[in-house]
Amino acid sequence: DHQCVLTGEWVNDLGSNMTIGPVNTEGKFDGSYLTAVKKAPGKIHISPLAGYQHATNIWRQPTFGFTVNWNFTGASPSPASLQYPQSSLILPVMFPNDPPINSITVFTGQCFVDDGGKETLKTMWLLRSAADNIKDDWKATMVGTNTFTRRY
Ligand SMILES: O=C(CCCC[C@@H]1SC[C@@H]2NC(=O)N[C@@H]21)Nc1ccc([N+](=O)[O-])cc1
Repeated sequence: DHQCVLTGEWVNDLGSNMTIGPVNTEGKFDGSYLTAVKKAPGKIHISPLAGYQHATNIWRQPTFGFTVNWNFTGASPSPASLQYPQSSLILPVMFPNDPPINSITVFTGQCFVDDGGKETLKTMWLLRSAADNIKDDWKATMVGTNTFTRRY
């Protein structure tokens, strides 16, 4: 019966788009993610993702996990959090007008296939953004859910 392989185009309840490439024999895959929402101002860019799903030949409804490495602006880093001492010379050169975002999201979930063969990815995610100071660590991780369906 129909098995769920994550390869292909997906859209979630927020309108974010995800493209997943081939899944290899060990269940590993790469892909890209274009989020429809973000926390801080700045242009959104497609970001890379990498993950695993359980080998589909034994599971009809495999569990999976993947990490999205955000590579666009968001909350700009405070000078204190930057590697280099605050020097006006360096900052504009390093981050001309697009300060990097220091955050990452891990998604984990399962693919469900209904009687008609329609696939749904039920996921939960943790979004970690950089805190300037360990005392702010407690407020640096957000959690949520997303449901994905195929984007035909
Ligand atoms: O905004 C960001 C990067 C983009 C995160 C998009 C999230 S991932 C879970 C959910 N599902 C989606 O499809 N899209 C959203 N990073 C960020 C977040 C918070 C802060 N912050 O300073 O609190 C800084 C940067």
